[in-house]
Amino acid sequence: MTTMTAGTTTAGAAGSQVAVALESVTKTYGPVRALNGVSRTFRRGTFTAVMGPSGSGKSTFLHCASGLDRPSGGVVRLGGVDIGRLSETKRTKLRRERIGFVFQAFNLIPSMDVEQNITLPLRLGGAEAEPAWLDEVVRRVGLADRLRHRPSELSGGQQQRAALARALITRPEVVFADEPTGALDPRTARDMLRMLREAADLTGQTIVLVTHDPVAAAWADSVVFLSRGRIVDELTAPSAAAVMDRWETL
Ligand SMILES: Nc1ncnc2c1ncn2[C@@H]1O[C@H](COP(=O)(O)OP(=O)(O)OP(=O)(O)O)[C@@H](O)[C@H]1O
Repeated sequence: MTTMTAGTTTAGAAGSQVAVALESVTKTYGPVRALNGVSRTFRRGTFTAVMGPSGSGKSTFLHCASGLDRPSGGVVRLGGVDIGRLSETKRTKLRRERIGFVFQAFNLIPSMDVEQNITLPLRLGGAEAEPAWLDEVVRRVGLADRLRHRPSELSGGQQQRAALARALITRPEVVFADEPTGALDPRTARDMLRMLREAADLTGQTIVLVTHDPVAAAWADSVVFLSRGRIVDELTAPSAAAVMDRWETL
């Protein structure tokens, strides 16, 4: 169990149902205002999709919400911890222990086999995988017979499954996924989305998925729409058709 000593803890955060909170977050790059006053909370065990046109601020949003980057203004809290107040070292530690990431480019280490890739985040923190949990994660992503393979010996879908297992192995509170299905065929993409859905439903992870795909977004509990660095709308229990309709008018 991680003990947080730095940052500001909101009253009652320990038992809070909120996994991530953004309060009036801005991010500027020189004259460009990539995020312009974004406020949103993400409750534990929910699955949220983030959509918006190219350049609307989705990646910036994900980077700020996950602690990969610091906002220029406003507050981001992860599990009650104000990450803007953490040193770079503490922010890195918090990310490693409490956040999982899945990217479109799977980012596996080519020289390591699947099991070594999956357990890497634990080993970086000086811990070992609990065998029963490793078995459970590997079973969930369907890679039990591929543990000794290198990434180059796997299909794209299998590589993304390994990346998801690596994200889940630390039992993170939040998984941030940036276009994780962008390089997958529709059936493999559906499997990946089902696994993200299961992570929310079975083990209470909070999922934040950045996507351009209305079908992917329809797996989420809600869809947040970004435009020009602001949240401009939200759909609950979205259908792909409803997402598409809203998307076309952004
Ligand atoms: N490191 C950076 N330096 C300067 N400008 C940046 C930087 N990162 C993002 N921006 C700008 O911030 C705005 C939002 O970019 P961001 O990448 O967050 O959008 P996005 O919605 O993820 O786009 P896409 O769908 O094309 O990936 C854009 O105008 C972009 O040019």
